[in-house]
Amino acid sequence: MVAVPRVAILSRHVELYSTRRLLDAVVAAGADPVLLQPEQCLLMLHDTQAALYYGSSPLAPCAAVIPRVGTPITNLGARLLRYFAGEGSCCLNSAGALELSRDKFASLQALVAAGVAVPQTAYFTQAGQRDLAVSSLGMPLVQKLLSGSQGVGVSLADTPAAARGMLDTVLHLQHEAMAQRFLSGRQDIRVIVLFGKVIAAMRREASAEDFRSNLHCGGRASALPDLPEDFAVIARRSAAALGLSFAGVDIMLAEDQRPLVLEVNPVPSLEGIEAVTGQDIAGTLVKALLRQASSPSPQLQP
Ligand SMILES: Nc1ncnc2c1ncn2[C@@H]1O[C@H](COP(=O)(O)OP(=O)(O)OP(=O)(O)O)[C@@H](O)[C@H]1O
Repeated sequence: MVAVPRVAILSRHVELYSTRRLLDAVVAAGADPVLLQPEQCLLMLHDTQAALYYGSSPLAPCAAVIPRVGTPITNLGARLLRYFAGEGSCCLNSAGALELSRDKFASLQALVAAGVAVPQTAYFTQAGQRDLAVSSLGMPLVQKLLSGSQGVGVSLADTPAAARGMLDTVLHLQHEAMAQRFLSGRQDIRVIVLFGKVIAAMRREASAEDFRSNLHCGGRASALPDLPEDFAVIARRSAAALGLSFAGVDIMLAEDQRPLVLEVNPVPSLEGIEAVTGQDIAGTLVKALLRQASSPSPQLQP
């Protein structure tokens, strides 16, 4: 009898759209879904052995793992992924790739190193560097917290005085600050990359009330069935630069119409993209992951 592969989904809430879709897709693929709420896990190291207890019982081996961990629990998610990788599970995204892509500045550094163009962005830790950042980036200026998602922690300053005040506050609270040149397009393109292939894309447009095009900030999305090839190349290269097998790559146009990568999301929501494209992204993802898990040399990353 062939054993049914167990697929773990790391997610805080079963009722989240993407989590539900993935659980259903695992069942539809003939595998056995296991929902693991990260905060219910206990990791134990002893001599050269590692163990994971879920509730009070040791967890049975899983063939594959799908991380759906939010920004506040990136560290916990990465530690769990390191455990699973050590056990030989095929993880959709690795611990290192998750950590790198959740750091908004380090991830841009990795993109630049891979030859992917990004918006002009400043990172600094002292108020003494603030004025050079503000005068270099011009007005308006976008301030971003180093970690955040769904547009939270991304704000706009219209005047140098507002920018200085905002950056001083961030430096005081976070001991580091990141600021970016404002791109006036009001639209961005989200490209979904899975195992090195573009599988879906959508255009997101900011509402009249906000400069952010995130759907959580009132942005409107539409399908983009004919993604230009240069955008597809950039999206694939961006996912590869961060070591992500599954990624949502956000691209905006510069004033001179060059595509620039804003960020690469390691846990992109399936809700908006499935709604506007009508595609079964969850099913495609689970089938590809199970193929990867059963291949003779599953992709195991540090
Ligand atoms: N430099 C910029 N110029 C103009 N708009 C920007 C800029 N940076 C971000 N935005 C807008 O703000 C939105 C949120 O920014 P960003 O993607 O960096 O934040 P996030 O919180 O990580 O979002 P996500 O949940 O999509 O990962 C973008 O989708 C875009 O609409």
